[in-house]
Amino acid sequence: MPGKRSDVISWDEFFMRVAIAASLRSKDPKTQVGACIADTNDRILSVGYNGTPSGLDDDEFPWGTSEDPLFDKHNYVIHAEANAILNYRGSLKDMQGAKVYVTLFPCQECAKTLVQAGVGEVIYLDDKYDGTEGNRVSKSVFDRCGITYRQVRLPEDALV
Ligand SMILES: O=c1ccn([C@H]2C[C@H](O)[C@@H](COP(=O)(O)O)O2)c(=O)[nH]1
Ligand SMILES: [Zn+2]
Repeated sequence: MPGKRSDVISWDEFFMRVAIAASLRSKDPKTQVGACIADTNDRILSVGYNGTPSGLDDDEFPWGTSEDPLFDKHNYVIHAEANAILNYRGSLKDMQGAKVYVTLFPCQECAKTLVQAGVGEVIYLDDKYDGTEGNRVSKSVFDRCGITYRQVRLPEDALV
């Protein structure tokens, strides 16, 4: 009888690959973000990516930044983490203590939202805004609320 495969990918790698796959759906030309929420039993609850609200035609969308707030993407885009929470069709009770895999460290608004949804841990890939004011606030929110966060590194072939 053949033995089982032992060189399978870890849960961290699996969930982060799912988050990366979600990010590939993003139409943002500069920063594509994916999120995957897994419960304490390592079951995927939801995924999301940064995109426009339903009903807003993303072909007509101003995907850049502008002095005019009406033409700045930041004022319209729903963040990957928020979409992952909003996409979930079950009870928020299931999210208590869940792990959130994100391809980019969460912004301060997402940090607060994730805390309020009850997640227990944030695992991130990239932290390109490390040290900025918003990023420091995000980390302060997690620290003060007892949410742990750690960076995961994937093999080169998992990255796009
Ligand atoms: O927590 C976050 C932070 C950012 N995003 C999205 C929102 C935007 O579409 C991009 C950021 O664009 P920049 O041009 O790099 O400022 O990332 C997110 O989904 N989640
Ligand atoms: Zn955000």
